[in-house]
Amino acid sequence: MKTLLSGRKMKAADAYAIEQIGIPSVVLMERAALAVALRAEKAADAFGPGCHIWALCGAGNNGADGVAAARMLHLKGYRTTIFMAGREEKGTQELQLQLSIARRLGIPVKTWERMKEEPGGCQVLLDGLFGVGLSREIEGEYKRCMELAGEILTGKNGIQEGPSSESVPQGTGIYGKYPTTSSKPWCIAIDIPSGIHSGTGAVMEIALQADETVTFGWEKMGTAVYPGRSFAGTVTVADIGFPKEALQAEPEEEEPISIAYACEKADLMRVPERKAYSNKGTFGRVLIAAGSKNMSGAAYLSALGAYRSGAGLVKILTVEENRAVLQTLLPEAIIASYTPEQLLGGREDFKEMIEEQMKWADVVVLGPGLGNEPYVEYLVEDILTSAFVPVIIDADGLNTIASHPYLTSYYTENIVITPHLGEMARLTGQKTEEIQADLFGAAFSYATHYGITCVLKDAATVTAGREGALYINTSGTSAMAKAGSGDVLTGILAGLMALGLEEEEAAYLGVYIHGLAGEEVSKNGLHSLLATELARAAGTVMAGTKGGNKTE
Ligand SMILES: NC(=O)C1=CN([C@@H]2O[C@H](COP(=O)(O)OP(=O)(O)OC[C@H]3O[C@@H](n4cnc5c(N)ncnc54)[C@H](O)[C@@H]3O)[C@@H](O)[C@H]2O)[C@@H](O)CC1
Ligand SMILES: [K+]
Repeated sequence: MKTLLSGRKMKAADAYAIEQIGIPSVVLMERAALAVALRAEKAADAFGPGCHIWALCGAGNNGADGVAAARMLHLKGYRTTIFMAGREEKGTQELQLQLSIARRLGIPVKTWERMKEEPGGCQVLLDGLFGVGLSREIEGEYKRCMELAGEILTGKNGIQEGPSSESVPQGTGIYGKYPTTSSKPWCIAIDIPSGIHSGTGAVMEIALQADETVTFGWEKMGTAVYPGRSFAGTVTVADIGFPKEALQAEPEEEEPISIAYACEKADLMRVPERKAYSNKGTFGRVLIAAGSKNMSGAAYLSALGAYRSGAGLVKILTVEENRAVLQTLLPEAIIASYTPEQLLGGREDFKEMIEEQMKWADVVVLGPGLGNEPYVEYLVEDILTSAFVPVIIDADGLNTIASHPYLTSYYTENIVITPHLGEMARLTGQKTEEIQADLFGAAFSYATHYGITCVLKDAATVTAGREGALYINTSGTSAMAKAGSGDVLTGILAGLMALGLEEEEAAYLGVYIHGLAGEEVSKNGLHSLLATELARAAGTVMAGTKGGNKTE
């Protein structure tokens, strides 16, 4: 698992390394600057001769990193200019030290306004305005500086006259990644794109779009969630010598959200093995309470997801009308059915039937395609009150809870909810934009308030465990923004729980597997993904797990 930190936690780790362990601040900075300079060199070499590198620096240590990197590049023979924003005399000690070294070496140091006049513009821009020290919205002079930098980066101010595309050696970009024409400068963000909040990923009024980010020690939470993630480009984590012990350091102000984790391929090993001496009961029984009249697809996709990710036996509990079609679509599933009249007519009998089903199940999915008829409230209530196994609630299950908030009183630690932003907004009464502005905060608050697991779905899904552990998903593609994708996810989570994983682990790992399955299908293009293919591909991803291909 990868560890990601909030900016405040990073500052605490920084201070711990310097003050408690005794690693001098400038030593860390030298390594940080070197990591940036190495990337800048590659970008500059891709542009070829005549490349002009600018370091745009603020008055803090992020700026000091920029100045130090500019010095290293200058010493290697690259044409380099430093542009300063903010008041140098009020800058950090490190900044003043770095600037005095740069000046003694004859590197031009100018104020940011002079960027407008610089002939030929730049081909590589190091963004060292703000790092993890950014703590409020950007305004005034800094904002004007960033507006100008933004224009330069998008080629709008017309000063880029770098080498023509003919004079740039073709194919010299690393893996062909750098632009081979000079119309726009290549922007390398130092630590984090300036203007992005390092904890939430929010844009603090304005932010600079980077092509790549070189970050130090640990990745920042703000570049793992949107919109920060889309400003960061490719993120490289440079080891600059922080000891692991530095993670013990707590931010000065108490901060509940300071660390998050992200799955990597090695985490697929967490999926339990499939034992040779087994039968369909060994791998858990999944009950899927889903579907409504003329709505059978969601139930089918969830059931398919569950089977493809390891469940031994899947039963779909749905309205009578869906029986024939589901039996045809997925003969492997058991179908149990009810009629809304039966539910409304004899509440006690219906409740007994649900209790029986809950006794049968090892894990329950509640919600896909249930619709919003009045009877759905009773179905949700009966399931929540009689299930003593994990229940994954999605879609109409969540909408029903949102319109009947008393249902939250039946939440237990076995509950996993999988809302998208709209469903989360309905559940919490917040606006979607408020949730979008801080996904970590939204998932954390809901999960810890109710003591449940919350999978908050977005392009970068955040999972919060019932005690507040946070996981950010890094797999997946835009191809997955399709109908049915969420239904498959519920099935995958259920399948993993049926294999024996606990709710929290199944949740973050399932989200990761779902994303990898999306990547697998996207190999055929981003537009054409079907949810059924996603479920199938989940099976392929599962085959790569510890037990997925074992035969003994
Ligand atoms: N030895 C160290 O301390 C190291 C620091 N490093 C760098 O230092 C950075 C952090 O440096 P700093 O803590 O000095 O902070 P920054 O350089 O990120 O920000 C500068 C200062 O701007 C001020 N500020 C915050 N929001 C503002 C706003 N909206 N408008 C105007 N001013 C604002 C704050 O007072 C802040 O200290 C890291 O991101 C990293 O790049 C790295 O060199 C690693 C080692
Ligand atoms: K920066």
